[in-house]
Amino acid sequence: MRVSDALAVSATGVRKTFGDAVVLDDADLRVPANDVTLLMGPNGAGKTILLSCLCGALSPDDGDVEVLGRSPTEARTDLSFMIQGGLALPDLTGRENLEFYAGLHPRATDEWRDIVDWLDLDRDALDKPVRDYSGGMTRKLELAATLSVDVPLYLLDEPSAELDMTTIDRLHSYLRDLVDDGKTVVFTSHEPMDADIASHVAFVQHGERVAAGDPDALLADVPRVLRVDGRRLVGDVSEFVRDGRLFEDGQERRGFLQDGATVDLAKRTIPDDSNREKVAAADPTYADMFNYYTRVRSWD
Ligand SMILES: Nc1ncnc2c1ncn2[C@@H]1O[C@H](COP(=O)(O)OP(=O)(O)OP(=O)(O)O)[C@@H](O)[C@H]1O
Repeated sequence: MRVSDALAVSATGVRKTFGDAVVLDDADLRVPANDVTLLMGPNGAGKTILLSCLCGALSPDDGDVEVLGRSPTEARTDLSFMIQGGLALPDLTGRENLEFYAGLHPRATDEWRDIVDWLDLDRDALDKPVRDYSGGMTRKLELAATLSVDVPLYLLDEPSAELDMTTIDRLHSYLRDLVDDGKTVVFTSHEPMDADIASHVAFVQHGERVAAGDPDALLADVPRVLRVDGRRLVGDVSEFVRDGRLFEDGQERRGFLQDGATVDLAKRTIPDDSNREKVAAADPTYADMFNYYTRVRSWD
């Protein structure tokens, strides 16, 4: 993927409060132009609010936001924003929704007709009211509305949520094509496989950006993983992993080895031979990377 030195978005010291609740606190974000940037973080970390400040839907209480070299309001017609669950009008059919949105944005195209096919949204479904759609169908409709606008910058809030694996692959290939056409994409996700298409990942925690960079470089800094097969283990390995935490991942639990700890030392604390075999070392995955930067690594 091409990486450019120019910035499509620059946000510095952004603060956003709702009453006493501080949602963004001195948040910084740099989005390289002509690239895919992924924002990851736990529920409630402030990702949607940050995107909303970038697109001008919300005004920060403090800080500077520059989008395509201008204020978000000035750049409004040069970006397309998908807020999850916030676009589709339930009483209109899918087709009526798409025609409605195509009439709103000055740079809308009729490419939604191809995008609904590409995302495999059933043509018959287009003539049904959106209130009868599943979550995944609604997401496909919102993506078709957002991506059929021809702009330099796309801001997408959880585009892959509720999509099946095949559709996520198709979405990835669509986003790659956008970047090949010179566009910039910023999107949020909880889905580790989304890191595959990003050249830049930023982790958000408690309204602050806590780590950012090339996903492979971030992955290289994640400590080695201690993996436990199965959900039950008679014996305690928690003292060998950071914060004493093991994260469930399918049929296994995974934690990050403490400095100086080894899997062999952890095994020795387990009395039963067969249980010892359930403990092993593993290389970190993108799912581990998410847990490490948002739940384990201390930033004080
Ligand atoms: N209009 C609002 N008034 C008050 N608090 C709000 C408002 N909108 C969001 N919040 C709060 O801001 C915090 C951040 O919300 P946000 O939706 O940005 O999180 P998120 O990182 O996108 O989470 P998720 O991954 O669950 O979508 C949450 O604690 C939320 O309750």
